[in-house]
Amino acid sequence: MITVESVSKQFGGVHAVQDASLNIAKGSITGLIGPNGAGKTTLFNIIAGNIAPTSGTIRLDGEDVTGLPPHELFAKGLLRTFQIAHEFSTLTVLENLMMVPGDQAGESLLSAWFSYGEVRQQEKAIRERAMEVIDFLNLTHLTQELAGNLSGGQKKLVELGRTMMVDAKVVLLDEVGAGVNRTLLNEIGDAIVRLNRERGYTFCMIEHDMDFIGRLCDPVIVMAEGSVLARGTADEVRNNEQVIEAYLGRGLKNAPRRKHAEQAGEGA
Ligand SMILES: Nc1ncnc2c1ncn2[C@@H]1O[C@H](COP(=O)(O)OP(=O)(O)OP(=O)(O)O)[C@@H](O)[C@H]1O
Repeated sequence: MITVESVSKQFGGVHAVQDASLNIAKGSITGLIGPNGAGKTTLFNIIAGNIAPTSGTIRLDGEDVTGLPPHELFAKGLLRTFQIAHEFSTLTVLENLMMVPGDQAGESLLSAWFSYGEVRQQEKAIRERAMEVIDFLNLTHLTQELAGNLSGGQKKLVELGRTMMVDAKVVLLDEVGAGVNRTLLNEIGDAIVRLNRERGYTFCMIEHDMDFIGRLCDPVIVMAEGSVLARGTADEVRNNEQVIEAYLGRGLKNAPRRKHAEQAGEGA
């Protein structure tokens, strides 16, 4: 589905990504892990069209999409969840979802003038879709809540919901586990698995929480120092000597960021 071929990215003298090649298979929930500074975010930014690689190619279903801007990738069904923008925090959950589709007839003054009925019809369809998404994510009780009042984990669910407002094929998830308590993290995990199984979504997620990774992801790809170090099941990479070494000999179990996520979860 997504193929990363020999991608490199340099920032001045820093080789953030070095000759990385990997494959995100259709229908998979692929985990991307690695120690801090391994190049995961940079690679995500390249795949999502936020930055261009210094060299290498990104393919989506065989098509070369290297350097395409995010909105063009969005139109092709490749989405990345981002934190809800500040200005959206004063909108309700329902409104946040309804804002997503970009081709609403109501956006064009002319079409609004000439086909009021069509606009009404389209808004009704979008509202129904948003309500269906809210129901899918078990957020019905928060439909009219302002996004700014949601907890971190609830916001992540709404972000996931926003990808469901368009026909996403592949969704890149950036540390959904960070700062989210266990209960909500399980709910987010359930939603991801259901989207994968029931709606055919492919996911690629950067994550530091190994329990979350172990529960959801197969395969898991490990990056270190800008390159792909290993690929396998969560158990395989957890027991891979090179991977353990890359985490400074402390092993994945004790990877520093996982500890932070757990502490944040316990405190929430
Ligand atoms: N815009 C930038 N300018 C200069 N150096 C950068 C830039 N972005 C990233 N880097 C460097 O590239 C390397 C890889 O960073 P990146 O954020 O991709 O790693 P990461 O695996 O996502 O780390 P983390 O898990 O800590 O988020 C780091 O050494 C980082 O300092």
